[in-house]
Amino acid sequence: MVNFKEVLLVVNPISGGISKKEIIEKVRERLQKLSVGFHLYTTSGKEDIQDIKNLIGDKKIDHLLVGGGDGTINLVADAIKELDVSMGIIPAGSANGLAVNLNIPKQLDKQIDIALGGHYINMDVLCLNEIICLHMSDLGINAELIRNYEDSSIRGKFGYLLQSLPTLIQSEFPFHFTIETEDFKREEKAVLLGIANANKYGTGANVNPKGKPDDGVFEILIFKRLNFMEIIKTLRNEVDLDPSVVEILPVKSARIKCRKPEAFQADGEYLGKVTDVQIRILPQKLKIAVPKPN
Ligand SMILES: Nc1ncnc2c1ncn2[C@@H]1O[C@H](COP(=O)(O)OP(=O)(O)OP(=O)(O)O)[C@@H](O)[C@H]1O
Repeated sequence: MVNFKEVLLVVNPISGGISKKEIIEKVRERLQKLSVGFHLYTTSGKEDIQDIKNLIGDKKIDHLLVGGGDGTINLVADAIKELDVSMGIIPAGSANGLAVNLNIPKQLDKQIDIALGGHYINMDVLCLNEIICLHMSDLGINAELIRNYEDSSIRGKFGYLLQSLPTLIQSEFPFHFTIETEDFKREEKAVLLGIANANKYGTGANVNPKGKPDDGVFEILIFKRLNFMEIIKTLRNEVDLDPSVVEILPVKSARIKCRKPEAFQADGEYLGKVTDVQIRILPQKLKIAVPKPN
């Protein structure tokens, strides 16, 4: 038994460079079997948030499914963050960082089981200068890497790797910034300043092992230097990172001011260079389907 009546499937036709036909047909079939209404919205890249909100109202949608990458998921999250509707994800992007964090499996049938399965968490939503972030944002070297990757013609993990060396050579790290929260003000320098709602990057690196996406708190990660052994530890999901390499500060709101403009990314999307990031959290605003707990 499912506890919703009208489902809207939002698909991004260009994400991940793959056809969404199989996703659409399988979801349609499954909902028909469950006697649940099926509605489809294909993103255009323009006015999608407003169009989705209008459809939710017009068709009385009570659950959404997203077939796309992190950018498409964030767009839907933005549309529903103040509404009493839930969502499930069918990862279909070039980057699927949220799916990695929520342990969504690779097989489409299992993804649909989970997206319609009735097990949820109420995720916190981060707003960074009013831009939605669900898993991981940062300033500094990783954002520079993403910018160079977006500009390059070689895609996939190999393209990402290929960009690492020139980015590391050209980057002027560390950079200086201040962090101001309700409890403290600190001046710091870092090679990478992470803002984490979840544990991992889409690559699987577990940089925030103790973070929880539904606890009303996010973490600021100050990477003081690049250390090969610590990077390996994050890839192995080890929980004790060396505090002289990365310091982790759990907070509920923060403002970050950089001395010079720094590269900035949220959930894998490059957002330009910034000097000022205002971060607020919308606690437990997003009801999102996850695998059944063991
Ligand atoms: N019909 C469309 N045509 C062009 N762009 C679109 C269309 N629909 C959505 N978009 C854009 O797709 C982006 C989101 O893509 P998403 O992150 O889900 O997939 P992706 O394959 O991981 O993309 P990327 O490689 O850019 O991260 C948004 O910037 C959105 O504006």
